[in-house]
Amino acid sequence: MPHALTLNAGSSSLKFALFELGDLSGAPAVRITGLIERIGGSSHMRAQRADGTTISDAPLPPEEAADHETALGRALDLIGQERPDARVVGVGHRVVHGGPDHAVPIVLNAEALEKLRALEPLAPLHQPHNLSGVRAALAAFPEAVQVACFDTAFHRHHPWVNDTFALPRGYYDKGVRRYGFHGLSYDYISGRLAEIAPHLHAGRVVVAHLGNGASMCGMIGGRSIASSMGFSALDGLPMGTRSGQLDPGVVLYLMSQEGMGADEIADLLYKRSGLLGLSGLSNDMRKLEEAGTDAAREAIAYFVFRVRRELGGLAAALGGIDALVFCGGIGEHSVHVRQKVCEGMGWIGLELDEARNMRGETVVSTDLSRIRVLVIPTDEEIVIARAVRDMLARRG
Ligand SMILES: Nc1ncnc2c1ncn2[C@@H]1O[C@H](COP(=O)(O)OP(=O)(O)O)[C@@H](O)[C@H]1O
Ligand SMILES: CC(=O)OP(=O)(O)O
Ligand SMILES: [Mg+2]
Repeated sequence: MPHALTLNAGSSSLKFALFELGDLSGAPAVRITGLIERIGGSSHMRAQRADGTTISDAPLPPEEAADHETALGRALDLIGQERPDARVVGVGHRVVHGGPDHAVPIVLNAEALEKLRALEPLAPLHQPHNLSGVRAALAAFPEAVQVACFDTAFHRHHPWVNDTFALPRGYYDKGVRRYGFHGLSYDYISGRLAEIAPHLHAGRVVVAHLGNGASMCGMIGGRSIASSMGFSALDGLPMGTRSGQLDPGVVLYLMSQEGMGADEIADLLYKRSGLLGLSGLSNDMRKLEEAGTDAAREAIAYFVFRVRRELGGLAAALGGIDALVFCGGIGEHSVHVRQKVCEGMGWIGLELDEARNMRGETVVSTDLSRIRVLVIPTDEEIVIARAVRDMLARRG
């Protein structure tokens, strides 16, 4: 039976999923989803079947998840045991950075892989791991088609004013642009909105993807107009460990006054800032909500403040707003963050229904709210699986 494997490699995690592809004419059917966390540390593997039953939920011995390659090997063992009949004909990869050229998924070969390697410095928490996943999958499935699905692709058609920085023109030509990320998630949400609320999909929508990485995107008619992330996955909202928007003068200060080099600054901005840096406690929103210390409360308050600012900015960029969608781990699960983001937004026509918010219903705004507020669980994996199916169907 033909199957697609999807891989989404983060800095210390590997998400994987197995989909049955059938005759390539219908929707890929998910069979297994899994996550290996804390690769290189005290690793843990969780995997479940489509019906929600657990296949595995246990620590991994260090030698089985020392790096992404061994972690993938462990995931493949699990898949082989659970689905011995699965023939993997395609592997789909979330690749965070596609640069200026890629607005659609591509088939990976050695040359394409080399070009994507050049983009590693632009997304150091993701791109090197995404590409090591590709190399591991090429070795494990040499016959399968390998498809790269780019986080940047969804934004490639946003208007020039959102694509550029006010630097001398030559930098734009070199690729110093505002790319935008989380495109697989936005693509999924756009498609889901078209199914469940076509009138909203056709209108002006702000999507808040609030996970460990966080960004927001303004869409009209389901297409990206502007987003909070820019040249790298550092810009915009504060994140688990990333600073989000920062005056570039701070970077100059760190270099000239603190004597910090590029690697030290990258480490500070990517790994030691955001919720972790502000709280001094954790990058994890759930832990901060539970901790209730002053510093944890302030970290959450800053996160919420920046989401609200971005919401106002994107609404202005869209010329108004018809719907706000929350997704990502925080957006889907934090009743508190949703409530704080929406508090006192009556002036813009947004009113949250507290009981619906508490229950986490799909629509969490009141019936009288002019702006609909929705919670839609995102699914980057199905977007990748569809891309693999379409690529296979085209190749015949
Ligand atoms: N019930 C919850 N309440 C508050 N925050 C939550 C809850 N569940 C998950 N989160 C937060 O979601 C974030 C992880 O989001 P997720 O989208 O899963 O991350 P990733 O970007 O790694 O895929 C973490 O900060 C986590 O604490
Ligand atoms: C681009 C990005 O921030 O991704 P993630 O949410 O997986 O960290
Ligand atoms: Mg994420």
